[in-house]
Amino acid sequence: MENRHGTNPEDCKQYTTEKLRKDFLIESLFVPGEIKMVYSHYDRVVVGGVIPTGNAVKLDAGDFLKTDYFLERREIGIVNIGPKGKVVVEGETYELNKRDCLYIGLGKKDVVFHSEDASNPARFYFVSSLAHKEYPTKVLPIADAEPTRLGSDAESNNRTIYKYIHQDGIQSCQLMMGMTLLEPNNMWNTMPAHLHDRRMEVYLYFDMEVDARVFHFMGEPQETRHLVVKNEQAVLSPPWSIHSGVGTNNYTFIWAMAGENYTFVDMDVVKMEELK
Ligand SMILES: O=C(O)C(=O)C[C@H](O)C(=O)CO
Ligand SMILES: [Zn+2]
Repeated sequence: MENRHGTNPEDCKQYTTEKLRKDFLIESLFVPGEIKMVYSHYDRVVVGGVIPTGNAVKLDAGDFLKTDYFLERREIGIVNIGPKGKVVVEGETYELNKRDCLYIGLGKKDVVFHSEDASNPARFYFVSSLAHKEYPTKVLPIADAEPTRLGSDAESNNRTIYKYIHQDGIQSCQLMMGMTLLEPNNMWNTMPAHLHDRRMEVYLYFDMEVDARVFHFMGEPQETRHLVVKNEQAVLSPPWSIHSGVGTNNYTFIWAMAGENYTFVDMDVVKMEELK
């Protein structure tokens, strides 16, 4: 488990590209046969990736959390971004095709990731936040998720948002999670930009070609910076930061939030004249 502390927005104004990337970009989450995790001190979110090859892989943070098991004080949202796999939760099997989501609530002791075909393994992405009560473990296949279409040709941001874990979907304590797909020839996400100082957010960009890049915009609205992001890299977005991006091609991203409230639409839109 890698440990990432929080950053003061005043200090961030002085950051070099290297320091910005070190604090906010997660470059490598998907390693065959391993479970990789980053512990963020923003709302104590854990961001992870698993590729089970050959042997199944257990959800385990060693002694980092100082709890007896990973979900003792936590809940988790898992999305498979690769070929078919399954997650076994205390003996119960949940099959996940590409883009299906599984929520597991507080207190589940034994969580194990498997690929259906180890030579063409599943790629599980997950985000976990603190929990105070148990909500039921639930799968939401992408086919059953409600699509919301947003954007326009003129703004190059025609996109579909699928919300998995939220107020009117899979219930959780504080975790919200969903996925946004951009149509071909559409490159912009989340512009006009917004803030929600009440919640942190994590973005995982994926389904990108090797040479494709997303320029992810971050920072306070009057002090914007950018991160150049590759396929299957994640960005930690602090509560004080905008989170928006433009790609060299279209792309898909998974967003997840944790923090003060439980309302997807709680966003403070930044006026264009305020962006610098
Ligand atoms: O395409 C979008 O717009 C988004 O996906 C926005 C994110 O979901 C978000 O920032 C929610 O707070
Ligand atoms: Zn947001």
